[in-house]
Amino acid sequence: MASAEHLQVANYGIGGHYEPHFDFFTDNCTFKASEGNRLATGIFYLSDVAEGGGTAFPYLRLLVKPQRGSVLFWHNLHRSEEPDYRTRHAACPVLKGSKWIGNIWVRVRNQDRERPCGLLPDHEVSLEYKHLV
Ligand SMILES: O=C(O)CCC(=O)C(=O)O
Ligand SMILES: [Fe+2]
Repeated sequence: MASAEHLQVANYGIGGHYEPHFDFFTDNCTFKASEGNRLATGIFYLSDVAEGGGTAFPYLRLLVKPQRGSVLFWHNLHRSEEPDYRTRHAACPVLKGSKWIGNIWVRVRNQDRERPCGLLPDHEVSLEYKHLV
């Protein structure tokens, strides 16, 4: 895929977790203009997890349980390329077993045909979540 970061494989043992965060960069200096910000995230669940280890989206009240062979995909940015603050997420602690994932982050550049930019501002809908952190 043009303009995606390399697949990153991660393993969480018992208690392994990832604190709530956004995948997009909030400072323009942390990414190259030629690549753009992190448009989308794909998490490939490479294992089942006996207990715990879900991916939680607190603002969306959503908990996705790892299921081997499934992929979770979402857009981190609005069509205007403004951050979508509703995408804050975390990896819940693994309580039993082990969790394997593969992550890809798709960058904005070269995705124009997959997800055309918007002509109008569309980010107001997520602004109320920006200051909740
Ligand atoms: O392990 C998960 O469920 C989430 C991982 C994650 O959010 C990340 O690597 O950015
Ligand atoms: Fe993340």
